Amino acid sequence: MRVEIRRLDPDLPLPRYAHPGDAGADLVTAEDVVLAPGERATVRTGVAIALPDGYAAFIHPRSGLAARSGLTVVNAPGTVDAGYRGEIKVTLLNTDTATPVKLTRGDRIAQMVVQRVERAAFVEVAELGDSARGTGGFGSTGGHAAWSERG
Ligand SMILES: O=c1ccn([C@H]2C[C@H](O)[C@@H](COP(=O)(O)OP(=O)(O)OP(=O)(O)O)O2)c(=O)[nH]1
Ligand SMILES: [Mg+2]
Repeated sequence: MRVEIRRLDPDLPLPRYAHPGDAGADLVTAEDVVLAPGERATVRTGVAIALPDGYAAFIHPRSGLAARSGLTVVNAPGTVDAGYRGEIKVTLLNTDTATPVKLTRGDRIAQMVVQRVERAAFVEVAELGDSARGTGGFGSTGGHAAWSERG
C-alpha cells in the first residue's frame, strides 16, 4: 500500500523493511541519546506520515535491542493514528539495571507495523451475550510455576 511520508530531517533514512515479508519497518532515532539504567526518553524519528483512514501504525520494540540491551518502548505498541501529521516519536526505556544504552543518531531503535483497524460503533446493552470464557481472565486458565511463590 502507498503511505505518504515526509522527511523532516533530510539526512536520515526513511523507515525501511529489512527483508521482504517483514511486518515492521525500522525507525531510526534523529537524536544522540544515552539512557541510564531505568531511564526513559522520547526521541524524534525525523519522519511524519499520512495514513489512509482505516489504518494505524503501531510502534514496537526491536527484539535484538530488547534481548541484548534491555531497550524497550514504554507504551508498546505506540499508536500512530491515521490523522496524525506530526513527527513520529518513540518513548524508549532502558530496562537494564546496570548498563547504560547509548544510541547514535541514525540507529534503528524501533519498528513500525502498519495495520488495518476497525472503527467500532459501541452499542450499549443491558446484558452481554454468553461466551465460553465468560468473565474469567488474568490467569483463570492456570499460570506459571513462579506464581505460587508470590501467593
Ligand atoms: O509511540 C507513539 C505514540 C503516539 N505518537 C503520536 C501519534 C499519535 O497519533 C499521537 C497520539 O498518541 P496517543 O493517542 O497514544 O497519545 P495520547 O496521550 O492519548 O495523546 P492525545 O491526547 O494527543 O491523543 O501521538 C507517536 O508519535 N509515537
Ligand atoms: Mg490519544
